[in-house]
Amino acid sequence: MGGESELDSDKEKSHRLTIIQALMASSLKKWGYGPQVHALLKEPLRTLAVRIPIKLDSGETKIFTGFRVQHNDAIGPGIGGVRLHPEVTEKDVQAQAIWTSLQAGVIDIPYGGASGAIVCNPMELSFRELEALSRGYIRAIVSFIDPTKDVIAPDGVTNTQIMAWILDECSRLKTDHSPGFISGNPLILDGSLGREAAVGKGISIIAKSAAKRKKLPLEKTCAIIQGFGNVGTYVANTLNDAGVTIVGISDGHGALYDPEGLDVGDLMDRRDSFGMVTNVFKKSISKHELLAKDCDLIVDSSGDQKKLTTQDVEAIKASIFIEAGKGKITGEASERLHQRGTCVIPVLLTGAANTAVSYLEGVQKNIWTEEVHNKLEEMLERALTFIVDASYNHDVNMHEAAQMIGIQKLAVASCLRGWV
Ligand SMILES: NC(=O)c1ccc[n+]([C@@H]2O[C@H](COP(=O)([O-])OP(=O)(O)OC[C@H]3O[C@@H](n4cnc5c(N)ncnc54)[C@H](O)[C@@H]3O)[C@@H](O)[C@H]2O)c1
Repeated sequence: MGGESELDSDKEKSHRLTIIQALMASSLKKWGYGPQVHALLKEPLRTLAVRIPIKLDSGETKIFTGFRVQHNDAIGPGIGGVRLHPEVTEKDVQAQAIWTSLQAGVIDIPYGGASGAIVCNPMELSFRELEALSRGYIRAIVSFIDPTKDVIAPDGVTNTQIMAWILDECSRLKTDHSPGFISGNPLILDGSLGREAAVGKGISIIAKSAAKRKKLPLEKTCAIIQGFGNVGTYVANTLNDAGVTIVGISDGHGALYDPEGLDVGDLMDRRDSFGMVTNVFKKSISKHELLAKDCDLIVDSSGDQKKLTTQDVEAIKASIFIEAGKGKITGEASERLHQRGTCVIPVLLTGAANTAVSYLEGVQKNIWTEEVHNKLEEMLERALTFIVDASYNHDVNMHEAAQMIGIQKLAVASCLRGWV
């Protein structure tokens, strides 16, 4: 029994919610806030758990669990995704809602973080069952959401079809057409252009901006892209078009490096049905070997959950490292790279591009085209400036600086409102 509770306590300590709460405590302390502000902000203001009975195709009724969490509305309504996953828990959703608050703070939008989930394996559901579940979820939480309280965005496998069902069910229940609080809609239902590529586009914008700060002309910049999936191929293509030489790429199998530059288009064409390309080449190397190669810029957009090893960190020669996926780099690794003069772009900023596009879709009056990308560029460049300034002024690394910027306005607004 003792062993089990020790395991539980270890699990508790390593849970994302506990980690985010600890990061928040440290950021608030750096801004000079006392423990009461942390006590308020470390937990969401509202957590709703719902049961959703659905008639399966077999005729059986199955009861699913759903959640919607609103972290803090001191600045404005919540905004955040709905995740469909068989193992998602209430704490996971709370952690994500707080994380989205930090993202909203980083890109400076008048929203707080929210998040939702349905505990299910969408792969095991038929199209009709998935529709029934999406509609059932929204019926269960409808009194909890509103354009002035909570904007629902897509996340993971919540594609535009699911968002359209959610929008339709909401319009029926609320008897008005108010797409502003469902984002990620199909274009014809007031959706936004630019959503699919938001993260890749965001990373490309940030990469160019960081190169400019390092006084690296794009035509003389060499980049390595870890992970050659949706995000990685988009970034490789966009940077290549802007004049950057892509000297390395990697996928789940291995990596390729050519100091003269790789042919990105050719590599994309040669990917197999699993999205893999490095297995086609005899001269492929390991992901770790690739990280040690000469280059100016590394984008880590690999789809695995692995963090950089200590050896990777020591071997990196790039002066810019962009974290595109969650948890690619530990706090210690970020600090070490920072001490060595590497500009580390944290995932809190790169992932915020999705939240930014949801916000832009929510406030738009008409369907935008490239305007979304221009606004995104403006928001991300300004956010990067804030983070770089905070890093310099407070003598902290870029991860710590992003967390400080992410929480600052929420703390100020909560104090001004007299909540603490
Ligand atoms: N923050 C956000 O909003 C957001 C949005 C989209 C994607 N992402 C993140 O970006 C990353 C990439 O997303 P995606 O949509 O391109 O995924 P994807 O599945 O399309 O591509 C992942 C790529 O990584 C490769 N890969 C897997 N293991 C690897 C390894 N050990 N080394 C190198 N490459 C490896 C795969 O072969 C594939 O090429 C993920 O970490 C994802 O979480 C974040």
